[in-house]
Amino acid sequence: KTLIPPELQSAVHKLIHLLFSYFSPYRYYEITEIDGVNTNELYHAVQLYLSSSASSATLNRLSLTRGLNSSTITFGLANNARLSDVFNGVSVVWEHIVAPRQSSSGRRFPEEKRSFTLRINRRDKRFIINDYLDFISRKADEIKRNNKDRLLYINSRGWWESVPFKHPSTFETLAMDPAMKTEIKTDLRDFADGQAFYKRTGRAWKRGYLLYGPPGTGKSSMIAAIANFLEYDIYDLELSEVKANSELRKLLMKTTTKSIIVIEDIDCSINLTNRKKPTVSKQRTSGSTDGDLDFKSSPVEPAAFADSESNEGSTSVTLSGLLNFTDGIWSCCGSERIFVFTTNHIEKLDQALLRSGRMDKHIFMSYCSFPALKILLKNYLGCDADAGDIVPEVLEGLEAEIDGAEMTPADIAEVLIKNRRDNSRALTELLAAMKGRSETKSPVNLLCRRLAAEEVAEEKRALNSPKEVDGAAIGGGADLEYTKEWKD
Ligand SMILES: Nc1ncnc2c1ncn2[C@@H]1O[C@H](COP(=O)(O)OP(=O)(O)OP(=O)(O)O)[C@@H](O)[C@H]1O
Ligand SMILES: [Mg+2]
Repeated sequence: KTLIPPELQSAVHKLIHLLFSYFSPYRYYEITEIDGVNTNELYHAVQLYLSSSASSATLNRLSLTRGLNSSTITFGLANNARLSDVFNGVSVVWEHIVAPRQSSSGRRFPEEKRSFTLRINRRDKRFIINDYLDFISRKADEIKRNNKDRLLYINSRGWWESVPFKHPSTFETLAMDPAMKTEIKTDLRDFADGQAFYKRTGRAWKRGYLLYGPPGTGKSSMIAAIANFLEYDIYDLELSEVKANSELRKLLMKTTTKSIIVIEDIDCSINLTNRKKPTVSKQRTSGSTDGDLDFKSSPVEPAAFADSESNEGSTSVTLSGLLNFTDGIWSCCGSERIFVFTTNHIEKLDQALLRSGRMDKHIFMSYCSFPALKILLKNYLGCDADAGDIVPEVLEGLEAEIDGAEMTPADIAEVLIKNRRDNSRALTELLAAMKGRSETKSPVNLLCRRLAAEEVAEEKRALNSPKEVDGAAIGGGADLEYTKEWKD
């Protein structure tokens, strides 16, 4: 029987352990999956990072995971598996430890306690630890982006919900002037590679695009093409779902970097003529200014003002809130973001939205031009006009008619899809359609077409108009005002 009391035993153990760790050439870091009650981002970053090297390593035991809706499989370290890594010439060893969790810790946690242990040579530790962990986080972000299919987020009740984004539109399939296309692509590339530039110039790393033009000219397709080109996620912001400026701000804060934030049909999503809620507007008129408001410029200000007043108590996003959304000091709490607004009626937008520096690039998506038509013919019919796939007379006919016909790429696509089994018929029908359009360009017909287009816009506005509350539509008066202005 041993005569040493248990207290002394444990003290001796501790001492030995201390001495051992003091003289040990290594330093150990433990990264647990759950830190207190929160999940530890670093654990997941390490897991992803190691999974990218683990797949190539000669480990004989790996764990495999596949995310929901994801097409990729991730390799991970199994229990007690070890992996060595080299960073800046320093070797380190990772170990994955899975231990059963004591039952007392509650049901909120996983059954197992998982952690990574990083072993670094004592003398190397201070040279690398921060850089190494930074590197791992960045690498993990990169892997996440490559692994997952990109996402399309939609806001609903103050949250973003995501679905995999699979829109096939690319700059190759987009029918538009090639020079303009190149310009936009260069602009986007410069933006994505521009970290140093934005830092040097003290600008927030974001860019605004305003796409405008008639319906069916490819504005939405362009957004998808941008997302596919830069491999960014898309946040499609439905303004009528947002109840207040503060909610808008929260939504923005929850967006990730490398993303495109889209507001479609900005002219009808919201009553943008009153820039502040009435209470604040009053303050403004009594002398307070915040620099960027040109309240007077708003053409329907008095009515909008009165309207908002009648709806006091109900909240909705104001133009000022929206401008802060894109420009505010917190709009850069995440970087590398592109804001895209679309509209069919640029002339209806408030000057404040258009002033330089706000939307960096205004892109006019117009009726189909001849160069754009050639792209459509190639995509839909497989005919390369420049390689002589099309009879010269037909091609010349198309060239002569296209500008006068004022057809949108969507109009043309429709004719081509309908006849896609028979190229020559498609071309003849297209030519006929163009001629028909040109001939019907008498003033009466033009008026009819304009009215039809306005009807579409009207429908959009109706769809987008703020929700009914207690039987009265928020901003209903403003809508009336809008209609009046529209008819003028
Ligand atoms: N420039 C284009 N290049 C290729 N396809 C186009 C183009 N414009 C329109 N289309 C086709 O027409 C359809 C409608 O286009 P899209 O939704 O992009 O138009 P839009 O400009 O966003 O219209 P709206 O103003 O009504 O939102 C798409 O399915 C697309 O395939
Ligand atoms: Mg659209």
